[in-house]
Amino acid sequence: MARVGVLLLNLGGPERIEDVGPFLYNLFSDPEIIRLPTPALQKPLAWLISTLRSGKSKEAYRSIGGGSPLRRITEQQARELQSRLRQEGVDATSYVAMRYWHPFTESAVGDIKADGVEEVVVLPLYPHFSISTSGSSFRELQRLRHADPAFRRLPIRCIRSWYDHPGYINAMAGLIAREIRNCEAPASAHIFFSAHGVPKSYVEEAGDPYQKEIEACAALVMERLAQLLGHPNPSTLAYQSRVGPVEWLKPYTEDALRELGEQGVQELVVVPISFVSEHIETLEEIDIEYREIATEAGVSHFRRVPALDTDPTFIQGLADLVQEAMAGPEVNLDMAAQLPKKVKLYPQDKWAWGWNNSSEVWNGRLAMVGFSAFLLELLTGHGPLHALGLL
Ligand SMILES: C=CC1=C(C)c2cc3[nH]c(cc4nc(cc5[nH]c(cc1n2)c(C)c5CCC(=O)O)C(CCC(=O)O)=C4C)c(C)c3C=C
Ligand SMILES: [Fe+2]
Ligand SMILES: [Fe+2]
Repeated sequence: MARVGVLLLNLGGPERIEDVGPFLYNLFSDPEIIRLPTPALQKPLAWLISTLRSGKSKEAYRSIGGGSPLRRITEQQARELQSRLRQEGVDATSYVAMRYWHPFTESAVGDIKADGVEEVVVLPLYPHFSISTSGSSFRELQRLRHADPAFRRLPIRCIRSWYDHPGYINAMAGLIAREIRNCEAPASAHIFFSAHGVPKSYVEEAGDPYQKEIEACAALVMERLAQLLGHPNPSTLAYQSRVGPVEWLKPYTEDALRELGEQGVQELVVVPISFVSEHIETLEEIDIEYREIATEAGVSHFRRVPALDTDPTFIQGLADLVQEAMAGPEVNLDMAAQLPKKVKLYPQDKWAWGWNNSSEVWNGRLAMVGFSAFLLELLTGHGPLHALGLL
């Protein structure tokens, strides 16, 4: 039997307050997260934005105990998945590859090679594909594979996304049902799916399937939930965690919460739909910031469904996904990262940044103006980015 390495992809999070600045720098250095027409500006801009944002981020991480629990939870998920697969007779070892913090993707690949793994199954811990998450991690793995003949020789099967997998849908519906049953008026409790947002241009210009997958997933969860509860519930889907001045997917969670409050909704059950582990966006943003907004808007019972973490139905679902991928055809990284539209993924490859041939020059000039404005704002502490809440 082949020795299988299950490579779990996630974003990573700062474990201590001093990690916040370097973690943000890694994140904003990724062209999949901030798309610039001029590659030379990526690192200086990443430095600037991470420097300017780190105060706000540190405050958020302090409020949840001084660091992100993401590594601890992801490693627990990895252990439980490994033992589930071994119980099912698969000679599996799981590895965690974070994109912006420890344990980095490169070190996970190093471990896979050192352990003599014979085939790899890549499983992103993001149920929905986005250019900014799974896409970015697949790209990172592509780079490592190109640079490393030993890694390139290993057969690889990638799971692109799994937003509609029955194990995942059942686990989500089960957790929501438990919360609904604890409500004062279970049949009228309003289910509020809060998905992590992405800039609108990712979906509309670059062809990111993220929004479609989120919408389909919420519909499947609602269907399963109605079966479990025996009644349908009203529901809303909105997008959280917007960063920066550009337009993101709408409705924004904060606006949707205010609207529901105005409509007189009393009991709200918030479901963090794009996350499978507790982290800053659930523990700080939903539990503290959005709770406050909803309460001010008149919602009297604000409940939040816990993230899946090591929920047994969920772990079994992950094990099924791995087994199904092993039984299926080889899916390489190029196939996994492919977008439905034929677009150049990187803005540096002149992705959708303009309308005519001279746009590249103008984009470069605009970027320089923006960069100078950043510098000025850094020196003075005032400017549009502070006003927009980016910094
Ligand atoms: C489905 C999940 C996620 C998507 C989509 C996503 C896109 C995205 N994120 C940023 C900016 C930031 N993300 C940050 C942290 C963070 N984001 C996710 C998930 C998704 N991001 C996770 C799991 C984490 C780590 C959380 C932790 O516990 O540490 C941060 C840092 C935190 C903060 O300062 O708010 C930033 C910044 C962008 C710009 C983006 C899409 C382009
Ligand atoms: Fe956030
Ligand atoms: Fe994020």
